[in-house]
Amino acid sequence: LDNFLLAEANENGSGYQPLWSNSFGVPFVNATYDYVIVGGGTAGLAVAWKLALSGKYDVAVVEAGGFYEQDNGNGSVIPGLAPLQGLGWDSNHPAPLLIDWGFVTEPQKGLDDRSLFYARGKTLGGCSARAHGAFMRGTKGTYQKWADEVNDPSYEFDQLLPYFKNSSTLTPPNHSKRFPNGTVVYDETAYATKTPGPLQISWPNWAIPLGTWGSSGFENIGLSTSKTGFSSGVLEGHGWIPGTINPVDSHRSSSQSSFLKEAMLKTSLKVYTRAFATKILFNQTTATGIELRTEGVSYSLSARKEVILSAGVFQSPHLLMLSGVGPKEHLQSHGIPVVHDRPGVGQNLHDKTYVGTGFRVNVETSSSLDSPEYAAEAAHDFLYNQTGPLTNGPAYVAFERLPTSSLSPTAQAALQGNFSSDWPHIEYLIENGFSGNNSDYATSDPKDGYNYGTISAAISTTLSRGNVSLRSNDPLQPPVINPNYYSNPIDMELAIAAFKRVRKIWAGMANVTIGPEHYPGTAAVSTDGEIEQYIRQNSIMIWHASATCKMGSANDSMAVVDSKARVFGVERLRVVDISAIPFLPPGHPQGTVYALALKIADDVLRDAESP
Ligand SMILES: Cc1cc2nc3c(=O)[nH]c(=O)nc-3n(C[C@H](O)[C@H](O)[C@H](O)COP(=O)(O)OP(=O)(O)OC[C@H]3O[C@@H](n4cnc5c(N)ncnc54)[C@H](O)[C@@H]3O)c2cc1C
Repeated sequence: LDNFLLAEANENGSGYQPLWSNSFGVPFVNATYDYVIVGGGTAGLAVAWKLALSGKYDVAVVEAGGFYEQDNGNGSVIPGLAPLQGLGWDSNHPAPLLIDWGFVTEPQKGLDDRSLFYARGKTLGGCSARAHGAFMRGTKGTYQKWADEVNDPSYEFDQLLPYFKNSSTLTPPNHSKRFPNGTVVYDETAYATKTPGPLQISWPNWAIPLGTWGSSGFENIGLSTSKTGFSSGVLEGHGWIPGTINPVDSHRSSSQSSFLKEAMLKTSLKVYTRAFATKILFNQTTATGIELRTEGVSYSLSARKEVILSAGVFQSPHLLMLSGVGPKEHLQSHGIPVVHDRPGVGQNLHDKTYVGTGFRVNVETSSSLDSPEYAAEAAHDFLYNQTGPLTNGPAYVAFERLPTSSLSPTAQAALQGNFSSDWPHIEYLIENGFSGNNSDYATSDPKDGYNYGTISAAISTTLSRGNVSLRSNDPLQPPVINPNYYSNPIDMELAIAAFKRVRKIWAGMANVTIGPEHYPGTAAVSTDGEIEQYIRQNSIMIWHASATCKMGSANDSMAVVDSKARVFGVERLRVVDISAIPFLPPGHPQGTVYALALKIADDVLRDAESP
């Protein structure tokens, strides 16, 4: 009967009465589709949208979580609440476990043996529903390096541009609702005018007051205003960044509220929620489907054409290894039969952290939300005018390449050998709250009546690499996550330099600060040794881990997928998410993840026509 309902709906196209329930797969029932996508996150839903929109194939997407609107109330919908959403995890402030996997890293030697909570969305939308919403692209050199590494010019910026464009719709800022000095610079030509995609990109209807002082701070270290914004392949200078915000209602635009919503309205896509994929099924080396569980009950979905893994940076490699694709000895040590020995699976984890210094400031920041009057006004502004601090997503940032003369010869050589000449070394972020050694403004703010602000620095050219491995052969056990932060000393050299620059940036913002540096304070932390110790003890997650199933050429033994994201050594299996990118691009990665998803979906469709 379900098949008749689906077939009828497809046949009658837009004429039939929409049946929302028709969009969901029936749990516990084995079924067959052309494509089975594991993970309804950032990439997974964009791939699903494109494949389903073709109208030619049965597509199912399997997501372990549900709808974040239901599972996390307003917390994931209102952009201004994103930095307050269980990111400063500790035993008193647990992660919102209906929408997050609750992962914790192994103790990190480079972080003074701390283990850090690593937020990962477990919800339709995945991390696009957890993200702070900063939207940008890497540099032209970034994509050139990608193209070179995979020996495929289609990864050059100009060739990726159509995918960048077709993923999103840009709405210009509403300057009548922002502060006069909240004016943004952007390059309209970097966005689509003819065939924009479902993801909504815009600027919040509110400019964080601290950000309006950013230009004087960044000019104090010699940076000028970005000429194009941060989506044209250039990451230089300072400016406001746009966010994944729907301009109509100022709600978060996630892959769920954009790609999935449209697919559910227009296509026969089937979504399985609360469906946890436990294994990829193989016939010899050909992927034939997946095994999954809902409420502890196992069932399976078969794929006539392909299984597409979009389970994210930790779980795509995890699922590969659980299913027998990975480093042979590691699999055997956990009693997993080897389907294909692929040493690179789970390796090459590329990430960064960030850390900053903070002041009491004479402008309102998220600290003000502790005042009931201010919070009531913020709620009113949001609900009635779609303005005010709750509309706020990302803010004011700057990118800098350090003068070569300021780096040690070893660092100069290593950076030159590993990164393009337009790759910024550092990204600075003006943060709208207290973010000491805890990235959740709500839990770390001293709540003493003052407003606090932070300026943080993240190193974009990190050389340390970590890995993800199996804890056991039980799919319910989380993977072992070891980012290995600061294992390469050059990362610390840059972090110390960046920390000193942050203090200079604040010095250029003296009009807005109250008293001396509040944390860590110059008396407590001034020598290089003290700065290093502070960085180790206070660096926090920026949540950008990548490259654990890295794309590469066939002769790269550590590569896991080819330039069409097909897993080496097996058939009918791709990995399409941030784990497939060969490295972490500079800036914030979700724009690149969406473009990759649409590009590979095109490959999938082309391959289906001429297998
Ligand atoms: C707190 C936070 C803030 C961030 N801020 C920004 C930002 O401002 N700007 C930016 O560009 N980037 C940001 N990022 C990073 C960015 O969101 C991610 O890099 C990107 O969204 C990753 O996309 P993905 O498709 O690889 O994985 P995900 O979006 O994580 O998707 C993976 C999906 O697979 C599902 N899944 C996993 N395993 C299974 C399984 N076994 N069975 C079924 N389903 C499974 C997960 O539940 C999830 O929905 C942030 C990330 C976080 C966590």
